[in-house]
Amino acid sequence: MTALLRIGTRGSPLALTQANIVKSALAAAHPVLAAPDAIAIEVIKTTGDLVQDRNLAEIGGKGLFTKEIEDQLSDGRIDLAVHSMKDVPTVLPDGLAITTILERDDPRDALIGPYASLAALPPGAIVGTSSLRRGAQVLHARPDVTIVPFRGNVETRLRKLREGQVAATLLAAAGLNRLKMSAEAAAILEPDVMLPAIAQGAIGIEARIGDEQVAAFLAPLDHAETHLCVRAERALLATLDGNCRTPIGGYARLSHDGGMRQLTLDGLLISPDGRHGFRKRLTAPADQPDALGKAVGEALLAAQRD
Ligand SMILES: NCc1[nH]cc(CCC(=O)O)c1CC(=O)O
Repeated sequence: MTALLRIGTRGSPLALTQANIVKSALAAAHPVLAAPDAIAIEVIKTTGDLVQDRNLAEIGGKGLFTKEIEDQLSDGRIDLAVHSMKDVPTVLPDGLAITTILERDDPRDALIGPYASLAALPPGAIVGTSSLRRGAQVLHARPDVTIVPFRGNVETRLRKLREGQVAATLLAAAGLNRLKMSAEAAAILEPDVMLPAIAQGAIGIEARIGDEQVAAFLAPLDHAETHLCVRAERALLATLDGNCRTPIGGYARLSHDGGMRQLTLDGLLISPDGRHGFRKRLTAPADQPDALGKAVGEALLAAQRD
């Protein structure tokens, strides 16, 4: 039979795991999708997958991991796309939207290697990361270390670490958890030392605006609390995008203050050498994620100008 739903995804082990998480959730929510072959997973190569050798800084290369997938979604060759939300640009192609965000896994970064903290790294240690955000925050804590570019999927990076090319590296805890590799983490770094990337740990689903059948299938998968947090973080990113070329971090969480639900958003702008960092934390009612993200972004831009 032909599939009722076609899911588009990148082909990395992490991307495939995430697509299968969405497939299982859909099958659990809708008996019609539980039949074998009701859901097809289509692997799509993106520019980010093809260009493995160059250093793709986190702040550059917008849409590197999403464009080819979005083209197939717009064309109707797939019905939905599963993304790591931290790889999704703030501006989407006309006609497409992030309709659904799953419950967030651990948003923090993990330190990988034999050292259980940044403080425990040997003097002058070589740390591998191609993320300007991670590199800058490592240098902020440990100005003596050397940051070297480090790419490839999770398995490749772990192999390079075992071969001794670097003393340590950093990976998203969520990715390690999904790959059942959390035992590789020597430490999970708290947001006060390593503010996560915008939307780290959240899986998002992109669909065609107006595709009501797909929307109905996806509705039960949305996690409202995660969606609010990611929305605040992405509003922060949208405010800073284009206004600065500096590494960015952002992390929102929900809390209850009496009967009131509050969103607290931490934002970070930091120079790649780690020497000039600005942090801002603001709290707002939970129904104002966009205004909160914009306010934190504007406060960071003002601090950077002064
Ligand atoms: N840039 C690649 C990428 N995109 C999302 C994740 C982790 C999973 C997540 O954030 O949900 C990773 C790997 C990593 O940074 O370690």
